[in-house]
Amino acid sequence: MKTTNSKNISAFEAISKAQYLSCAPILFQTVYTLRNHSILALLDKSKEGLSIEDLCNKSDLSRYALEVLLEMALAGEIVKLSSDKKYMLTKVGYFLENDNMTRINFDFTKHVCYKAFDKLDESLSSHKPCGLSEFNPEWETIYPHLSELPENAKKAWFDWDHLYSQTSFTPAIDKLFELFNPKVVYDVGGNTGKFAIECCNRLNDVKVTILDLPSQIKMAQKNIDVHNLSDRVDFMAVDILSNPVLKGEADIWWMSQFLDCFAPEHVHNILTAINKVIKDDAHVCILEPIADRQKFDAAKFSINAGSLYFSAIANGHSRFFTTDMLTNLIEDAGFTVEKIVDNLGISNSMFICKKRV
Ligand SMILES: C[S@@+](CC[C@H](N)C(=O)[O-])C[C@H]1O[C@@H](n2cnc3c(N)ncnc32)[C@H](O)[C@@H]1O
Repeated sequence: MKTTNSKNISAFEAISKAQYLSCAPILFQTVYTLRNHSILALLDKSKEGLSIEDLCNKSDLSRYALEVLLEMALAGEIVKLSSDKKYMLTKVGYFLENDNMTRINFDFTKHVCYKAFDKLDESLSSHKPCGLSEFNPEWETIYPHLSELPENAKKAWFDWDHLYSQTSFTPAIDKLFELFNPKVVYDVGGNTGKFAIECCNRLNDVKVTILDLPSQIKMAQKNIDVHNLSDRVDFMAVDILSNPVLKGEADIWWMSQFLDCFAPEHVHNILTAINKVIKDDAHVCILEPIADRQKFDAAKFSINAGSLYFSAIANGHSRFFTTDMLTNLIEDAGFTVEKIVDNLGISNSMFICKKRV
């Protein structure tokens, strides 16, 4: 029987992998602790490697702590040991310390997800983001409270969000210019205004309206002021789920990593509401990381993990889409997908959609 994930490995490799996974959270915390105490950084800087004595002298950790951490990191192939007993980073250790994307994913897992994922099962059974109670038991979804997250979780959340969307903004905006040369853009779920700023910087005569929850609009307004773009960027503080009255002047309705925040019935309502007011010649452009459109297995793995963040923490019912899911939702709301542009930034695809007339 062929399956979608049919790498033919031996039983020995399989049990080793299963065993590795059973201790993976402990290895994760080991790496975090080594990184947090600058041990990975010290090893990264040292050409010859460092002995346990060297590390005792240079770090704030006890010999006992260093021994247990480094022995685990050795078994986990994060560090290696030379014949003269000096520790060095492996290639995996090097990327854990130096690769920006890895660090952002790592910190998102550590500061936003780690404790909360203990409530994954409960979240999926109750259709509620039970893990969010790690931050505040009163919160129903994460979105209105992004600005209230503890500092390390807030930084990790925004770094994660921005890394994936922002790397796509420049090529996506260039594509929008090439295809449509828009004059009016609505950025639905515009967050802190990063897309609006990039859009105004790249397209001379475009005007952008950011639609988002009131708490986000406050942050966006500050950012837009700092960039002296108040004459080109407008704001609409709105809960999109409350059937707001939408204007229909946009040439482009831009939604980046926005629809993945909602359950399918809400996505349907949002797109249907837009369909009622959109101009016939305007386009809806939806930017999303789609697991089945990725070039690399590691990207697919991260996106599927990201889906479970929505389950346990964000809202309890949304996810990253597959191509079929998103296409069906778009078509059911009265649009046609004209084109899908892949490989924008790190992992995004842009679905360019037009109202079916
Ligand atoms: C994952 S972020 C994406 C932000 C940005 N578009 C990007 O690509 O980086 C989702 C955004 O949707 C906004 N949002 C979530 N629920 C919303 C709602 N009910 N009404 C309006 N905006 C909402 C959040 O405040 C947040 O700014």
